[in-house]
Amino acid sequence: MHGGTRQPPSPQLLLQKKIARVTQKRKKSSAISLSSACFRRAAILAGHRSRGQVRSVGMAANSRRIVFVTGNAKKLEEVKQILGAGFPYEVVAKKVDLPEYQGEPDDISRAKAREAAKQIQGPCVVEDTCLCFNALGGLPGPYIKWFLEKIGPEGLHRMLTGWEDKSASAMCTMAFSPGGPQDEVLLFKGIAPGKIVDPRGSRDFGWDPCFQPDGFEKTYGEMTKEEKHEISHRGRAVRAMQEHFLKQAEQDS
Ligand SMILES: O=c1[nH]c(=O)c2ncn([C@@H]3O[C@H](COP(=O)(O)OP(=O)(O)OP(=O)(O)O)[C@@H](O)[C@H]3O)c2[nH]1
Ligand SMILES: [Mg+2]
Repeated sequence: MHGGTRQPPSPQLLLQKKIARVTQKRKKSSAISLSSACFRRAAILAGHRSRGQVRSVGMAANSRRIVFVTGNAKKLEEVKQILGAGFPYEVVAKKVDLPEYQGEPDDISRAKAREAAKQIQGPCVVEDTCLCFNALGGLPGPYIKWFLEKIGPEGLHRMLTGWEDKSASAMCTMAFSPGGPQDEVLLFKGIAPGKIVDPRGSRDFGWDPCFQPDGFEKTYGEMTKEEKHEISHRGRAVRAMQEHFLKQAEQDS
């Protein structure tokens, strides 16, 4: 705190408090009874109780699981870091090479979640990431994977040669499918505005070195993981999803 003024608690702090509350409640009650159809399925997802089974996952009896379907190890690592140790669900990864759909980001995320649920035969979460250049009407957007693969971060920066507008936004959509082909897919989105710059910093993850978020002099590639997660597209989307699951867990405990 500076100059004696009282700052409101940060969203992260409020979320941590909620996690602590829900975890505490969970300790007191060993069963969850979820009311809505969607969250009966979420119980299956979270409790891993498909087809009447209760499978031990080598954790406390009241631990719950969330299946995250992705072929990208870096995404998984970041999602786990953002959720943190206090999240009352264990995140279990299923590595599936899902189709790269075309179209609007929301439709792509829904289709991806439904396909993942079909493949793993149960509820799951998927994630789709877009990098949208404003000068190019939002492209590459959901097709960033192919652009990155073919031309790398330098090429992405060079794509905007001749355009004065270097602004861009990174967008992450987390999509939860309760499991059934007709079930509504829930979307949780996070957007980080920024600009495309000559690559700087770590080459550890995709286009991180050429994306500089607004309000910072560093690229994602130059930030620590904590700095990135605090403001990143993925940090925002995962925290929105986390809030949702925590609210459900709180209501049902
Ligand atoms: O520098 C980065 N910082 C990030 O925070 C980030 N998040 C995603 N990406 C990359 O952008 C494309 C998205 O495509 P994408 O959503 O289809 O992912 P994917 O196919 O790798 O995995 P998945 O679809 O199996 O989950 C892929 O090339 C990812 O590697 C990132 N690069
Ligand atoms: Mg993909």
